[in-house]
Amino acid sequence: SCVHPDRPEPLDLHLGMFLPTLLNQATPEQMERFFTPAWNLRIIGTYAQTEMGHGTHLRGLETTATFDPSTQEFVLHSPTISSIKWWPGGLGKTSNHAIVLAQLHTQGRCHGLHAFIVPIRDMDTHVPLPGVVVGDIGPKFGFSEVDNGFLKLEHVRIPLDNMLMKFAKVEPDGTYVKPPSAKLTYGMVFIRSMIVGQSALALAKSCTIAIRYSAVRHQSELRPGEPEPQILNYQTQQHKLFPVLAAAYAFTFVGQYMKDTYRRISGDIHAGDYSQLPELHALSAGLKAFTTWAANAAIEVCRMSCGGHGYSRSSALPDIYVEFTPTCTYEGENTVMMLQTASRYLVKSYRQASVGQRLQGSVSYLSEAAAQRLRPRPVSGGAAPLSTQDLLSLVHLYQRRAASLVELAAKSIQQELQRGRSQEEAWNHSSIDLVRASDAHCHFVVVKLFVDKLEQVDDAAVKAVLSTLALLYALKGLADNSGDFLQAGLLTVPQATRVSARIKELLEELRPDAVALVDAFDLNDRKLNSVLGRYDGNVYEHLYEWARQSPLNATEVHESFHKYLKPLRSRL
Ligand SMILES: CC/C=C\C/C=C\C/C=C\C/C=C\CC/C=C/C(=O)SCCNC(=O)CCNC(=O)[C@H](O)C(C)(C)COP(=O)(O)OP(=O)(O)OC[C@H]1O[C@@H](n2cnc3c(N)ncnc32)[C@H](O)[C@@H]1OP(=O)(O)O
Ligand SMILES: Cc1cc2nc3c(=O)[nH]c(=O)nc-3n(C[C@H](O)[C@H](O)[C@H](O)COP(=O)(O)OP(=O)(O)OC[C@H]3O[C@@H](n4cnc5c(N)ncnc54)[C@H](O)[C@@H]3O)c2cc1C
Repeated sequence: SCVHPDRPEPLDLHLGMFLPTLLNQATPEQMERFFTPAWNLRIIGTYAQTEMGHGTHLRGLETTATFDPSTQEFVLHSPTISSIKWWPGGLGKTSNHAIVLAQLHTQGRCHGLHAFIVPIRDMDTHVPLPGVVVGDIGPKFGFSEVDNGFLKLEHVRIPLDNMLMKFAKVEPDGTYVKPPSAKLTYGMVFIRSMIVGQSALALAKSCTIAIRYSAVRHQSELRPGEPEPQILNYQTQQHKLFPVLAAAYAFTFVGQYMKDTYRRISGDIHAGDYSQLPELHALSAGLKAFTTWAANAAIEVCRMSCGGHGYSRSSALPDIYVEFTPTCTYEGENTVMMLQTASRYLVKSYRQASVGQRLQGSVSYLSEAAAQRLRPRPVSGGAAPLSTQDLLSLVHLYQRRAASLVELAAKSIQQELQRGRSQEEAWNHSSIDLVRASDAHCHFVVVKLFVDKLEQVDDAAVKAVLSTLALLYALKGLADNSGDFLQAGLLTVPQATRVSARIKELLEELRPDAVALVDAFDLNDRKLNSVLGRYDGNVYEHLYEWARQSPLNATEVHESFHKYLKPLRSRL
């Protein structure tokens, strides 16, 4: 199709959120009525949760859905300017339905946020329905292919059966039936889990382009009188790109793990077992934030490592950045997600471990740390010996760093409380530490999953090069966050010096395999859409060809000469 396979599209929300939300929250009757026509694109939907005044604070959303038992309808209304739905993808001009998140009012009481299917345009004429004011929010940083829209509802009536009632219900007399768990209506866990894989893909594309280009670009002089070397031979270029390459592999494995975990736990939830939902929420929120922040920064490293041509859209790197960067904001703003993981999971788990509870899942290390705290500390108290070759010891180092930062955050809250601050103030005055704790927890999870994956690799040569990448990922993270490890007494200054030296050795070791490692992502030229990242490396001819195609070159003398320059000259 003319649409590029990876560009944002107006149907992303229909495919990525409208259909999955129906699958997760519709009754069988609603599936019949809505899913089938939506699957056939007769119904085109979006997910309208965010409002002009609120995106993060869901409990602050103002759109109301008031049940009218006399007509068996809900009345959907936008009571204020700030309650206008704002941002939903595909809302402006594409969708004819929206899943609207609104505060449910029935029998004079508010029962919080629930999901309602609201028709917004006529199915045949596509004209907005009565009471519906809808349109596009205007040009954005990117996503120009997507009509992110606004939606103002003026006492719009929908049938009782348009409330998604798989979990919560409203009876015909207006009685509200609670869901088995209030957390089931939050949603977003699916897409956050998927975004982890999107981070991996963005990294794989960016480092494929930058490393291939660095293999064909010759520049400057390494040894006097010799030909200009490949820029990939410069240590600084390797230091920029090989950690990104390692992260691309790391996040690929984490993305697979996140998808598998989502599938497993959502299966349990569908079977009525909600026990793992907190772990899934914490993991998806934290890893979504961790991987998107890391990938966002790494795409820019790749672009800048390609010099001027990296700034050309022919490289594809500007577009990759522009399309990826909103992942740090949407589906849960990253700082808020990191705080969720810390406050709703890590600190809670720390407190449970501190009273001897055996923890499971990704926080089981907090039980080990709690037991450690009860044992007499070794007199030396110094950092354990550091192996820059042994991956398992590095995993343990990351685990201890995470445990240390979770403890530091929990103790900060305790200290703030002892100073007489309220619970809320104590948490707010510890939120920098809470974000650091989440970041360290996610970093440990990523390193651990990378090393765990190696155990599944049978081919010795592949295992060897992946182990080198895992070492580089772990040691580079240790160097970048050496302050945490030093502060926690897990690293000494001489050891930090050894880490830097080892990183240089690993860059040299990876150099011969770098191009093969990006080729292994198997991203064809159409998917990459990059002149610099072409598989055949024939950059310059295609760069010139690409420029020649520029619309500005349609004529030798652009109309602007006659319209502006010539008249300007005559006035000077
Ligand atoms: C098929 C395609 C697949 C892949 C393609 C990928 C992409 C392409 C497709 C689509 C994507 C394209 C474009 C993106 C479009 C973007 C869409 C959006 O942005 S949708 C809007 C997103 N908005 C948010 O995420 C809002 C963020 N805010 C919140 O989630 C809440 O406000 C917050 C959790 C921060 C606070 O809520 P609050 O009610 O105050 O809860 P509290 O912190 O008190 O916690 C209460 C309780 O609930 C638990 N909990 C919170 N959230 C969840 C959850 N999501 N799931 C489960 N549980 C949750 C929390 O842990 C706590 O539990 P305890 O009481 O502690 O036990
Ligand atoms: C490209 C794009 C597509 C989108 N598509 C959709 C869509 O399809 N459907 C939809 O419903 N929404 C969509 N959104 C909206 C998106 O979900 C929200 O922008 C996002 O949830 C962040 O909320 P906000 O914009 O209100 O930012 P805010 O929450 O106002 O964030 C602003 C700042 O406040 C900080 N902050 C907020 N709360 C806290 C807190 N409790 N503690 C500490 N700091 C805090 C944040 O960290 C951030 O630095 C989209 C947004 C974008 C950019």
